[in-house]
Amino acid sequence: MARPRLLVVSMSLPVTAKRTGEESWSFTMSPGGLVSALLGLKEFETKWIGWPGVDVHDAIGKKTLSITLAEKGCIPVFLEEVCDQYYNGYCNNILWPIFHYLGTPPEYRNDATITYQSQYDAYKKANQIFFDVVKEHYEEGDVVWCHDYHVMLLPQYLKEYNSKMKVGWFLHTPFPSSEMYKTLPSRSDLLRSVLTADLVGFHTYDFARHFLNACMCILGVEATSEGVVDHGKVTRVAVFPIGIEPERFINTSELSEVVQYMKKFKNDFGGRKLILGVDRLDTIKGIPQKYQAFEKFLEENEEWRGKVMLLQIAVPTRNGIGEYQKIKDQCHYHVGRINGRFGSISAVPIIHLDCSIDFNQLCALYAITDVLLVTSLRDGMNLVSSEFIACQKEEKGVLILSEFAGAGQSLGAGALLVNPWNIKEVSTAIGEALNMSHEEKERKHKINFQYVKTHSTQQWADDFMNKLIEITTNAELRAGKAPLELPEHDVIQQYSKSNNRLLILGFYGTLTQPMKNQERRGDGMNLDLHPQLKERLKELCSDPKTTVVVLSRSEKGILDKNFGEYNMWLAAENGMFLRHTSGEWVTRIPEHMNLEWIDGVKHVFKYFTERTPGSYLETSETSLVWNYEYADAEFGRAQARDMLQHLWAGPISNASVDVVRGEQSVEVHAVGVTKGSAMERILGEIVHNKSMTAPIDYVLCIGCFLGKDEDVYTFFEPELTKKTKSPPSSGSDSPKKVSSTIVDLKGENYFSIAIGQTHTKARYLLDSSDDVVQLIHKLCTHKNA
Ligand SMILES: O=P(O)(O)OC[C@H]1O[C@H](O[C@H]2O[C@H](CO)[C@@H](O)[C@H](O)[C@H]2O)[C@H](O)[C@@H](O)[C@@H]1O
Ligand SMILES: O=c1ccn([C@@H]2O[C@H](COP(=O)(O)OP(=O)(O)O)[C@@H](O)[C@H]2O)c(=O)[nH]1
Repeated sequence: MARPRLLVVSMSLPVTAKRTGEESWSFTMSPGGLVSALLGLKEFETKWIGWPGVDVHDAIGKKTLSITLAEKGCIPVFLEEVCDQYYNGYCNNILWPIFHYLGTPPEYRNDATITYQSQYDAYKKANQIFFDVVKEHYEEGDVVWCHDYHVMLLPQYLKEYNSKMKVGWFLHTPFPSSEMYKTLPSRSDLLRSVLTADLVGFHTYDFARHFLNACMCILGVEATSEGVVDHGKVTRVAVFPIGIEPERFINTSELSEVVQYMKKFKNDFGGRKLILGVDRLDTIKGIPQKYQAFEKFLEENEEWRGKVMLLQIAVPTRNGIGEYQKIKDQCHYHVGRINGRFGSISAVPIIHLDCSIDFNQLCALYAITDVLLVTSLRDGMNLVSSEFIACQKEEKGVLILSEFAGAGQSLGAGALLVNPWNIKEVSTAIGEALNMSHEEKERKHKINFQYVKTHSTQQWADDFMNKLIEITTNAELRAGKAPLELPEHDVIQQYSKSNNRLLILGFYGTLTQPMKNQERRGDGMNLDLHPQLKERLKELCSDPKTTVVVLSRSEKGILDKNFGEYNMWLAAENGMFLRHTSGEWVTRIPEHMNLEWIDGVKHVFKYFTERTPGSYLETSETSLVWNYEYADAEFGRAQARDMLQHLWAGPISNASVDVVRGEQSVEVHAVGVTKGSAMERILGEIVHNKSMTAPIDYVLCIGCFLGKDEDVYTFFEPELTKKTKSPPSSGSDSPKKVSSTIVDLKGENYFSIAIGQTHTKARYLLDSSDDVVQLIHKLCTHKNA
């Protein structure tokens, strides 16, 4: 299959431009891992859209720069006057520190001229400018891949413009815990926009989990293992750990020029062991902590003084931000102090360089390094670690890696993991690395080398793109099957023609009155049958050709109260309990289902119910629901957010449960309790009980279900269902073949209907339970027409 063209959008282009004349430009490679990684995308036809690293105000400059960049496959975005408040302000002085757990820097908290709002306005404007450029260059079928925190509003702008655009968003930094993220004033807007993308990617499971949690807590949407579900729309969230282009590093380190550099550097370093640091001079990289740990090491290991050195390449970055100037001063202070303390006339222990270095020299340094020291306080991934491993050949140096770098999860097995805040621990790790046996070094190197070689940037991009294409293609297929207006005439006609009908009806929202018609009761959900249904439902149930099942998450007592007098089947707690109204309840709870979590969850739910006026608790044997639809909406949402934190930290931390965030509810139930999964058992029971001989030749399934319960619609879907279903017989867990065909459904005698959902697996839609009332009336009236 032909690969679509890829439009990569990131704040920075891979090259930074410098004007050398009115119409001429020179370029250097932009710093940082995002650029290094994306340069490895060789297998896609790619156009890269981003800021060229320079302000250009005149038309001639813009034109000549655009032409020159076009030769490199790049399209410039001119940010002009918004650039400072956008890039230095909102992106790097607000989002960056929050995403890396540093909080917002103090000077911006009180500055009257540069406010949070002015910076957010600049952010919105800049995202709009990015959007304009994408719009201008977009061709149908292109995939737009948005990168990083600089363009979080872009997915929404793109989708609003053209909902068919294939849009992915990947975050290169950590996504922080929701406790940190929720301090951001524009937290909801950014999340909502990101959720309009088709696929959202992170480096690690932790970051993805934090994101899902933030969406649940802040937006009140449902999070599943697939992603985020909001009103039936699913945004896929997945983990794609980035890699490097290993061959580029392996091959470069074999070049004769690089081998010459290696010899030269070794000679320059006078036989001392080399500890290397390569970082942008960023507040998150923990360079001052690195120096303090090295100082401690020298302090405590006199025998190593003069025999080991630390070379730190501190690549300049974000010079327009005060915090970055401060960190530079801090580093210089430590270097001066430590060199003064432990240096000699012939050598100093630390060489700190405020510059970037040539790629060949970098590879030569990686190759001769004894210990790579990465002390990031937080880091999305940290590609330097992988680059070092790829270049190591003879020396088999040791990687000391911060546990707060994303790379810790991928390379931890072959590294010494440290907490960079613990100066003593890092100092001890330095000693361990320097004294490590050759065999141990070799063993560790082998593990990591294998990983780095097999997890390339190309693989990373392929994985992301394949997933995005798969998701968007499936969405297109589904769009062809978007739920339709109900063909009422067919529903009634097929009903009257059929001889063995099965009607599966939800309760809440399906057979109860619509919310808008109800009085706010204050004491909980109005779980009463719609008054206009009472007589007609009786009529429907008394028809021998019709079997009616009410399938609800409500508990037995509520179903008994409302439906005890009808001739029908009741499936309580999502099918965990089943009863024909003429008989007793039978439990369908699987024997080994663990329900030990119930009491702990109930305790937390009660606590919040008492403190949230208008909220109430629905308890049953296999699930608990806390509902706040009658509470103050804002407060209810905030309480739900806190409640989830309590639940995850305590009663459900190790339990096999699903947590479902409804629109105004939180439900906890045992894993796998869905209406669809219960259907097979229910069907088995009905068939057995009725001694059914003729196949079911009509199914009408109507519900106002949570996303996870929509599997009930696909259970009967004729295209998915084999003609002969073999439900288990009553009282037995093992499937038993029944001789006759149980269901005989084709497209025309199967009707699945969702109420009030826009994204659903059901075939048809109805607005509210008032429509259900009308429909049931008509079925009764025309049943023999
Ligand atoms: O463009 P700058 O403002 O100079 O910053 C450079 C890049 O820094 C960040 O890089 C991140 O991406 C790496 C690759 O995924 C990852 O390994 C690293 O941990 C991150 O810090 C930033 O996210 C990029 O947008 C910047 O271009
Ligand atoms: O003088 C240099 C030295 C290193 N790097 C590159 O900068 C990237 C740093 O990426 P990393 O993921 O470690 O951190 P980031 O800077 O993206 O936060 C690596 O690819 C390095 O090779 C660079 O651009 N200039």
